[in-house]
Amino acid sequence: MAPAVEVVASGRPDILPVGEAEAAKTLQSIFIRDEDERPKVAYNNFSKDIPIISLEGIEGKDRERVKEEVSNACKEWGLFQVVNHGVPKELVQTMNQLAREFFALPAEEKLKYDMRGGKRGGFVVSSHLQGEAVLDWREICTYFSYPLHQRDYTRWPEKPEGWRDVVDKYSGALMNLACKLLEVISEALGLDAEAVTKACVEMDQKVVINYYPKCPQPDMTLGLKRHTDPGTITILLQDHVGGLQATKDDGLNWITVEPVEGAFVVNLGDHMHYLSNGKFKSADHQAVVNSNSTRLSIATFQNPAQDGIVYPLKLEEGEQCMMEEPITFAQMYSRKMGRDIELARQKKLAKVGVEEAPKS
Ligand SMILES: O=C(O)CCC(=O)C(=O)O
Ligand SMILES: [Fe+2]
Repeated sequence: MAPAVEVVASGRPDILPVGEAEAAKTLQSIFIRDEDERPKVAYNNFSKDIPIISLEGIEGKDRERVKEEVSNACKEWGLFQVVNHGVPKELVQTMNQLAREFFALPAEEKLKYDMRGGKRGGFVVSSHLQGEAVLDWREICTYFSYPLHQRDYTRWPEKPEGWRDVVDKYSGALMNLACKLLEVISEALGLDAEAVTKACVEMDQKVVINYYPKCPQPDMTLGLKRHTDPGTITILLQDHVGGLQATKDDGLNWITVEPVEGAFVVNLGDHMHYLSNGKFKSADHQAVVNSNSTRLSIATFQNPAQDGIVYPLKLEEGEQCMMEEPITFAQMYSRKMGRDIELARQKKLAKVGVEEAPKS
């Protein structure tokens, strides 16, 4: 089974869909973040800190170079960009184009694929974690694309025309790219090329298209709140607008990842962090929004099977293990969600406490 969907639709009648809320001049309070969570850096203040790695020659003479660059980026950020990755430009362009057309469809059409109630794939407005007080400023469309035998095409939107076929091709191309990257990442850890893919048992893939409408007060909210991805790696296609931000010092400093034409952003998730015994980081990131343009990003999550074992793949002599015992990915995931829900609950409680406290 694929991992449970980490978001559930709010289903609250008092919350406007983001698309409609966009027209308002001020934000509904449900989108307003606490001050410590709000964006600290502008969506278009681009940084060049994230390495851009060319995959040209990865199967031959350049393998050592790629390995070295990937290794450095994984240690420092858990994040890098790749160019010359072999995914056809036309496929990427069509994917972007049709994704935009999907989000421009009338709400009734998109809601034919409403994901509420735990459905495996489809459309969600203002997704949020169970129990969470504040919503993300985004709409999403999710495809559970691998393993193939679990694909359910009834959850794949039919419109716009040709969309299903393009998502099918895109997910296949990204699966190939992911495997190529996981081989290099394995070697960068001093392991056999297949070690990480083997640890995933049967590779699971989920394609999530994030659509961030223009926002009337972008400084007070987030498109997607700060998080690390749970899985092995995520391959992100972002448009030219900008909004992906990362921190490598636990939120002290943030940078906005520069959109690079034709590139994919690759970020490591928690699974990879554990497999490497903490040598490689899982990227700490968030998405910010803006009042000038809508933004589209397509995140392809490569995850292990639910029963895949999460445990460091190699320990050097005398090296301390970061985990007490091996657990399955399903366990890792539910512990993570449990922690997030508990944090959200505490935050909500603290907020209510402050609001209800008598004024002195
Ligand atoms: O939209 C972005 O740039 C980030 C998306 C992301 O982090 C996610 O979908 O997990
Ligand atoms: Fe993410």
